[in-house]
Amino acid sequence: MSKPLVSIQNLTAGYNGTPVLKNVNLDIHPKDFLGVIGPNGGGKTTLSKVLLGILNPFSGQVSFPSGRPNIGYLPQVSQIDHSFPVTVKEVILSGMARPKTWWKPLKKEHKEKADYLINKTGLSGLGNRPVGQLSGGQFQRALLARAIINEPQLLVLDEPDTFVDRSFEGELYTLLEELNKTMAIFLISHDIGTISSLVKTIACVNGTLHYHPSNVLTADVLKVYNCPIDLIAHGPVPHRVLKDHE
Ligand SMILES: Nc1ncnc2c1ncn2[C@@H]1O[C@H](COP(=O)(O)OP(=O)(O)OP(=O)(O)O)[C@@H](O)[C@H]1O
Repeated sequence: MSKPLVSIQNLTAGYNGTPVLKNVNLDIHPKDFLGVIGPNGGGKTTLSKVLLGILNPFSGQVSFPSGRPNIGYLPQVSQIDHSFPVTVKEVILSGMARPKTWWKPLKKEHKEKADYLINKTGLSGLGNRPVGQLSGGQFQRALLARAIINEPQLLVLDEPDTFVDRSFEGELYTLLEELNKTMAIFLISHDIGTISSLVKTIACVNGTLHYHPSNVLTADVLKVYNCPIDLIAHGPVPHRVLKDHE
């Protein structure tokens, strides 16, 4: 097996001296597609912050056995004020910025790539619109384009489907499957239907982490993992999407 992109060992992390996550172990390999589920407040976003280096652990280790990877990040859109005066295209192009290269002028190919991603994320015609004038779903798509423009080795997505409507949902999932051919994906989602149809493996996060090496879960396994989530998918017609019992 290839060396992991990220290896987390015996991690304890939290805020103001109070742990949210305890004794977490997780390896993420190239081209993994990990679905991250768990109850509200279980620590999913906290784990993503540790991965991204935004939050320092209290103890334990986060290492990068193949060298520090380029990581693309789509944060939870509901937590971002997007009233700042920049356009969709500028936001997407800001994903090109890296510490050593931010001062270099953008090349034509970068602008072409931004245009390509504007189309790919269903934002055609909105490239020059200030992001303050976008809907939540449109802003989320612009941030997704920003997260992938630099072709990261690991893409971290925090509930990318919160604002996504039915018409873009299928395109989003097709895009993620396409991206997964070249990058690992860490996908936090409450949409259990998304998880079961897209991901390869699952992490249940509820104070600690239980790794599940497939995309099929049962209610009994969730109990063992202490991961109280609803296996019924929400939508126009509620339906059971994961196995009930073997
Ligand atoms: N900046 C912070 N300062 C203090 N406590 C925080 C901070 N951010 C999160 N927390 C707390 O840490 C716990 C875990 O939060 P986190 O956002 O990681 O959960 P989550 O699993 O992503 O939840 P959700 O499904 O609701 O998004 C919660 O109790 C939350 O209130």
